[in-house]
Amino acid sequence: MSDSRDNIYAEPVDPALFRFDDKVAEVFPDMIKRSVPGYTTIVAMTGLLAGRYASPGSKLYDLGCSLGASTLAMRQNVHHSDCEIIGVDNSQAMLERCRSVIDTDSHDVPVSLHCADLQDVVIEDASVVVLNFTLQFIAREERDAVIQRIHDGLRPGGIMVLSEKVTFEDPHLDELNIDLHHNFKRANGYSDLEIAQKRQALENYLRPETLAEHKQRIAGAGFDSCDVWFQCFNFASLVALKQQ
Ligand SMILES: C[S@@+](CC[C@H](N)C(=O)[O-])C[C@H]1O[C@@H](n2cnc3c(N)ncnc32)[C@H](O)[C@@H]1O
Ligand SMILES: O=C(O)C(=O)C[C@]1(C(=O)O)C=C[C@@H](O)C=C1
Repeated sequence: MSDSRDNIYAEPVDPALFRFDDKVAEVFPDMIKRSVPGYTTIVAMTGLLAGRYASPGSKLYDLGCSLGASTLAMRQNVHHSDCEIIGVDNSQAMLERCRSVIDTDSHDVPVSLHCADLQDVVIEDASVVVLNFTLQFIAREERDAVIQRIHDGLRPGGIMVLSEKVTFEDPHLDELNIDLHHNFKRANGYSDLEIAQKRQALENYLRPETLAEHKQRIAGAGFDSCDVWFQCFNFASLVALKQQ
């Protein structure tokens, strides 16, 4: 996997909209590790959750798979070789690199990669569906339908893992967590200019919601149980269960 350093916003740039293009794909492992507190833990625990919930002969989906970090974590932890892991991403730049990452991994479980909008992908006979930092980029009015299709495509006993940047109803807590996130980025070597320019570029693309909004949508889709299993500042991961 590429370990190029993310310098995309180091110099003044046009406040262009953030895109998962070639430039971002090139530096993505460094960018996401230095930008998302808890990312490494979330990916590793996604693998453990997948290992626990994968049922024989089922499908596991990684929606918005980028370079395949969560796909690989699942593959390393699933021990039914008749399962299939399906990675989906609508960025050609990401998916091409993801393919070469998966090709160099020698675990057994078959992986198929699809360059597609996750909203067009049929979800069926699934035991695990992962959305790690992806739903936040889908238009809000389309999120209910995405979560509903995931619920309906899961086998009873299956799980969804949903990791997101979140916002807080309480304005003081919102400000505090945004500030702490920026401190985290600064501690990881990003300058104030990089932080400000990236924030502006993400403004109308990454639209976070509160944990209450996520939980309400998940319950509304019919999931029986749901809660946060990890949170650091304004980044959280939820697990949702569909009962047997
Ligand atoms: C922050 S990255 C996800 C990181 C990845 N899940 C991981 O754990 O390393 C978000 C990804 O979602 C993809 N994406 C955004 N909207 C999408 C959509 N509608 N359909 C499929 N992929 C999408 C982007 O191309 C990008 O690669
Ligand atoms: O919120 C930010 O500042 C981020 O950089 C977060 C985030 C994300 O959550 O996906 C945004 C874009 C990149 O994919 C990496 C990280």
